Amino acid sequence: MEISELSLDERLISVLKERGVRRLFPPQAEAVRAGIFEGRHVLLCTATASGKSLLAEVASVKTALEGGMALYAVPLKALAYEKLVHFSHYGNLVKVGVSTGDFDSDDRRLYEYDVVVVTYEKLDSLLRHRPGWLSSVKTVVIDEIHYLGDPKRGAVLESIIAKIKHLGLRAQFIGLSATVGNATEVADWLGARLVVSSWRPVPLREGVYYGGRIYFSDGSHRAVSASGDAEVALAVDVVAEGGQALVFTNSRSSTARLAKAIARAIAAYPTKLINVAETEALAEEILRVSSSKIIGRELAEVVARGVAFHNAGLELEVRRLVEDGFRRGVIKVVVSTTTLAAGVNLPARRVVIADYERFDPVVGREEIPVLEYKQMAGRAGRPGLDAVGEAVIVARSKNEVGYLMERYIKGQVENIKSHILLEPNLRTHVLGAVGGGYAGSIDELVEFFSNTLGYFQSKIAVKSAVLRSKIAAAVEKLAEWGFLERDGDYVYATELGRQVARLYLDPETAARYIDFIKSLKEGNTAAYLYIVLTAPDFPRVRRGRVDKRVVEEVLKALDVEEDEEFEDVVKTVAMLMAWIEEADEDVIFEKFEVAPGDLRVYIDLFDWLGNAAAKLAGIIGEEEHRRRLEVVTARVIYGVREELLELVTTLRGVGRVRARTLYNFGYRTVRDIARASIREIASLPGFGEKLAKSIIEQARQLVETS
Ligand SMILES: Nc1ncnc2c1ncn2[C@@H]1O[C@H](COP(=O)(O)OP(=O)(O)OP(=O)(O)O)[C@@H](O)[C@H]1O
Repeated sequence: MEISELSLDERLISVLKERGVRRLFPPQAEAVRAGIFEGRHVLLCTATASGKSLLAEVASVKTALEGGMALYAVPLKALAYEKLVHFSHYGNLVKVGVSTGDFDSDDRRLYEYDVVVVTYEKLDSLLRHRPGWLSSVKTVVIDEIHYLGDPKRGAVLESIIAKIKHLGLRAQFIGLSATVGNATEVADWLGARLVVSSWRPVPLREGVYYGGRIYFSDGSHRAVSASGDAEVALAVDVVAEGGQALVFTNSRSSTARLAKAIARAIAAYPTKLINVAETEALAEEILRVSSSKIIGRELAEVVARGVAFHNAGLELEVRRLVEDGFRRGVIKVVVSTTTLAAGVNLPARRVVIADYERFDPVVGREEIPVLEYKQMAGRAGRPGLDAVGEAVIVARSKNEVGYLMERYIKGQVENIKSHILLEPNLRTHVLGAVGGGYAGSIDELVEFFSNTLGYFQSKIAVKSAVLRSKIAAAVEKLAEWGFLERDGDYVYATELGRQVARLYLDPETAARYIDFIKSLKEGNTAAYLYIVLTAPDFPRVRRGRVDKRVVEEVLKALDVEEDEEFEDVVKTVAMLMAWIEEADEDVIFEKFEVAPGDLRVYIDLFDWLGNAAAKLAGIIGEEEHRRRLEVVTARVIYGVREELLELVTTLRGVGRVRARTLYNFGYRTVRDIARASIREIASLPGFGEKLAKSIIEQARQLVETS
């Protein structure tokens, strides 16, 4: 199907042509026939890089050009910003905004945008606030909708869909999914037309590697000429042929270890495989940007030889440099953890799956699901560069070859299973439904939840009765915590309950926060950190010994049992204490094994949960605790002592390091800076004339308007 045949606005067609899109890919043409441009609900279950996102973008822009609003939901904040970049191709045609944080807001200003990119949680939160502009929404795209099977986030997606159905919005759903076992069931539940296809822009060959050979599923095999460990040989072999490799492994430490081994092999290869001038320039750039010099040096060393590792410990800016370097062909091999398979769009000629098992702290060793294997394998083959993509799993013994072939290459992708009717998900979403005004009685709650996939999948004969009793139990627990009140069959949210729903808190976490705040004898920084960190959302620091001083401080303020959980939380408190006492990122990495990328996760979560705890303190009348929780939260966000808050929160271009320099040189307030000369500030370490000028201008403006 030619682009020009589509009944789309001319301006949209010319943008597509400019982007090099002339004909639709076969699955895209099928989606058009299914009515994706006529406002129909469509579930697209097609291969990686088959053009799902492009189609959903076009449908969103089309809606906008027709005067409606489109919401585009993605699973991660970082992806939301990436999406924004994609939408920038449509230039002046539409106004596109991103909304990912601050759950306690109905974001009225979003009305100004034609397309709003949101995270799942933000979208659910917006639906709880029910801003007036919701009625203008005509298209809702849910990217990576297979997250429906995720134990926690799946329930968020179900709840979003149940709310949209309940509101009776005349909005079209577009679900974009990786291949899943029960796509038909999911499409039936959504009431959507299903487009399933395994078509790929670059054909894929899948195989298992053992003893120097790749055994492909079509019965053919090929010898791998390079030597060394399996992953090293597979990577070097493809680079020597002018291709690139993406190696997936199961732990952060093995990403670095394997990257080093591959870098050594590339350097020792008889012919030159990389452009040293380019790799060294990129290595320098990485070293400059990296806030941990330890990690920066380790990465730069391999990048200089055309190899990189990529994992959640790297900060976003560094990850982007690696991804960009790989796309440009400067980096030949990236070794990544499996957790990044879904988020990173980095195609390579050969994808190597080094481990099909991983370690889970709860269940121990486990095999990765087929879905995850398929997502990694799907990255093989760069459109325009490779004639064929290859996905290779590494077998550790001869016996494994057949097993891996059956289990993964020929295996069925798992079904998506709902988790919304399980505690604590049900409690969270019952409160969300009542607090957001979607249900006011047990009957209405039953009706609301009968729109979920969980209900759709439960056994027909008993389902209503079972659902009712589960809901009643959830309501009872929420009433015990003071978030709901029951009057016969009617259910009301208390003021506190409404706030908990609006703050997007798990009710159990909120109840715990409230208990802690009420029982606080006298607040101190360690105790406030402890309270906020008890939320199960935070990863735990497990490294090192428990800091006695921190324990004393916490126990001075709170009555808590010193069990294993306590120890883990206290270690995490000690890590954040170091951060807000202005310890260097490298010190935090060495002492707690928390890398800059991990630190960012803590900071983002604290921004939400610390502020939420402060608001709860305010609602229950604990003003002093509210104020101090706010201060602690701001300190975590900026990584500073309290005395620097004025500078870091008001001046653009001033982070924790520069603020400390200014302070130590006697510029302690915005007023001090407003009085300074450009020359004085420019001469401080880490400042230049341009920055000094900007800071002084900002400071003067602030003083004038205060
Ligand atoms: N019809 C087309 N003609 C040419 N290029 C296209 C076409 N459709 C999409 N593309 C390009 O192909 C690439 C992959 O498309 P897209 O990201 O939409 O795929 P996807 O199925 O969403 O992939 P993923 O599963 O990784 O999210 C993009 O660079 C996109 O611009």
